Amino acid sequence: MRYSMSIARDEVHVNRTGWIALASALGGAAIGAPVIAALHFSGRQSLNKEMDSALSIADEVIRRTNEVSHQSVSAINKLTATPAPDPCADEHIARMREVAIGSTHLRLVGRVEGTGLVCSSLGRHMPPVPLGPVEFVTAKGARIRTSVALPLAPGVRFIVAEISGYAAVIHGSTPMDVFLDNRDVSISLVSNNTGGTVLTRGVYASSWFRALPRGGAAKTFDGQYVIGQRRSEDIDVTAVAAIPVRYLDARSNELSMKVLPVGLLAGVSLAWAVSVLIQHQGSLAAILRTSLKREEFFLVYQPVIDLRTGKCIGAEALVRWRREDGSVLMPDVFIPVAESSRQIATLTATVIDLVERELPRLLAAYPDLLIGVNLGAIDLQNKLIVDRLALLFSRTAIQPHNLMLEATERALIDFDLSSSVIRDLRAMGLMMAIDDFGTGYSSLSYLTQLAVDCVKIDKSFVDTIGSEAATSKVVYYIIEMGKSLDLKMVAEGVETEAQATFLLENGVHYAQGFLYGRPMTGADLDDYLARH
Ligand SMILES: Nc1nc2c(ncn2[C@@H]2O[C@H](COP(=O)(O)O[C@H]3[C@@H](O)[C@H](n4cnc5c(=O)[nH]c(N)nc54)O[C@@H]3COP(=O)(O)O)[C@@H](O)[C@H]2O)c(=O)[nH]1
Repeated sequence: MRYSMSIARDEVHVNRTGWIALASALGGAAIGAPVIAALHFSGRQSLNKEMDSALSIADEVIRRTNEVSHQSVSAINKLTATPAPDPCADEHIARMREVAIGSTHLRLVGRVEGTGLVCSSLGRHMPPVPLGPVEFVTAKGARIRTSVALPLAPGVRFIVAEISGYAAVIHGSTPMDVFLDNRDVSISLVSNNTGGTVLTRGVYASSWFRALPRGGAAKTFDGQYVIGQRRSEDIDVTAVAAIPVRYLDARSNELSMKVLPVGLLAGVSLAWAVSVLIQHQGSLAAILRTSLKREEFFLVYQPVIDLRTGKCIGAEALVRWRREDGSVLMPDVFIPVAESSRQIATLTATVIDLVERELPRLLAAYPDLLIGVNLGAIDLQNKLIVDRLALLFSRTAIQPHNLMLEATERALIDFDLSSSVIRDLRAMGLMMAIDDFGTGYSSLSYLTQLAVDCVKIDKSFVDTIGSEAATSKVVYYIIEMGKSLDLKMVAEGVETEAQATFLLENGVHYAQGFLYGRPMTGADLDDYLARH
C-alpha cells in the first residue's frame, strides 16, 4: 500500500506541471505554425505572381518586337518585289508611301545609299539624311541602327532596319511600348549574340541575362529585382523585364492581410483540437488512476514453446483493461499513458498482484512453469520492485525460477540505476530478459555487464525471415550476438512454420507467436498446457 501511495503523490505534481507545459508548448505551436505558414504562403504567392507579371511584360515586348520585325521585312519585300531602275523616282516614292501607310508600326520607309537616307515615303532628301553607322547585323542580314535622329522629328530617336538598300523606320519606343500600370519596370532588349542591350528603358544589369533556347523563358529574383525574360523565336533578341522588390513587398503585404485571418483561424482551430487531445490524454491518465484503484485489470497469457520439443514451457503475462462498460482496452493504448503519467509502477504492482492470485493454481500442476512479466523503465529505477517480489515469494508457492522479468532496451536507458536493481533481482534467482531485442539501445557491453539471461528477438526481425528485405540480414546478426553471449533466445511474433524452422535451424530454441497460440486467459492456459 505504501508502495503505490508514495508514487501517487509524485504523479499529481508531475502531471499538472507536465500537462501545463505541454499544453502551452503545443497550443503556441498550433497557433504559430499556421500563421507562419500563412505568411510564408503569401510571400511565395506574391513572388510567383510578380515573376509571372515580369514574364508577361517580357512576352509583350517580344510580341511587339516580332511584329515590328515582320512589318519591316514585309514592307521592304514589297519594295524590292518589282525592280525600280530609279528607287527615288516619283512613282517609287508613291509606292513607298502606300507601303508605309499600310503598316501600323512603320513611320516611313526609304532608300539608303551609303549611310544616308536619299529618299523615303516623305519624298526626296537633299542632302541625304545621315543614319550613322550600323550597330549590328541580324542573322537574317538586317542592318540595325537603334538611335537615329531624323530632322523631321527633332529630339526623337528612331530604329532603322536596313535590308537590300531599303530602310524601315520605326519609333524608338515602339517595341517597349507596353502597359506597365504606372510602375517603374525596367525593360531591355538584349542581343543574344553579343549579350549587349539593343534597347533599354530604365536600368539593366548584365547579371539578369540568361542564355535561353529560342522561344525559351526564365523567371528569377536577385533580391533587388524580380526578373522575367523571353527569347524571340524569330530574331536574335531576348526581352528582359525587371520589377523592383518594393512592388513585391507591397503585393506580399496586401496578400498577407488577406491570408493572415485564415492562418489565425486555422491556428486557433488547431490549438483547440490540441487542447481537446491533451484533455483527452489527461483524462485517460485520470481514468487510469481511478481504474487502478478499482482493479479493472486482468491478465492474459501467451504460450512460449520450446522449438526442439514443441512443448509449452511457460507464457508471457500480458495485461488488459476492462472498462466499466465491458469494453477491453489493449496495452498499446494505456501503457504509454501509464508511463507518461508515471503510473506504470502502480500498474506493474497490479500485474504482480494478479500473478500472485493466479499463478499458484497453475504451478500446482506445472511447478516448473516460467511466466514472463513486463516491467517499465521506472520499475527498474526503484528498489520497491525487489521488495514486492520478495514478499510474493515469501507468501506463495511461486519460486524465483518461475518468473522471468522482461524489460525493453529503452527501459535500461538509465544504466546506473537499472543495473543495481537488476543485480538485486538476479541475486534473488529471477531471470531477466531483454524485450524487443534489436530495436533499441542495447550494446554488447550493456548485455554483458547486466548479465541478462535471455533476449526476446523482436517481431519486426522475425517478420523479415524468408523475405528479400534489406533488414532480413539483421536477424542473423542478432542471433549470432545472442549465441556469442550464451543467452537464451525467444523469438517473438512467430506466425509461420517457415519462420519456426529457420529459427530452430539457426539455434533459437524458444518462440512465441500466433502460430502457437494467441494470448489467453489463465483457465485457457491450463487447458493449453494439458495439450502441449
Ligand atoms: N509494462 C508492461 N507492458 C505490457 C504489459 N502487457 C503488455 N505490455 C506491452 O504492451 C505491448 C502490446 O502488448 P499486446 O497488445 O498484449 O501484444 C502482445 C502480443 O499479443 C503480440 N503478439 C504476440 N505474438 C504475435 C504474433 O504472432 N503476431 C502479432 N501480430 N502480434 C503478436 O505482441 C505483444 C507482445 O509483445 P512483447 O511484450 O514485446 O513480447 C507490448 O509491447 C507488451 O510488452 C504489462 O503488463 N506491463
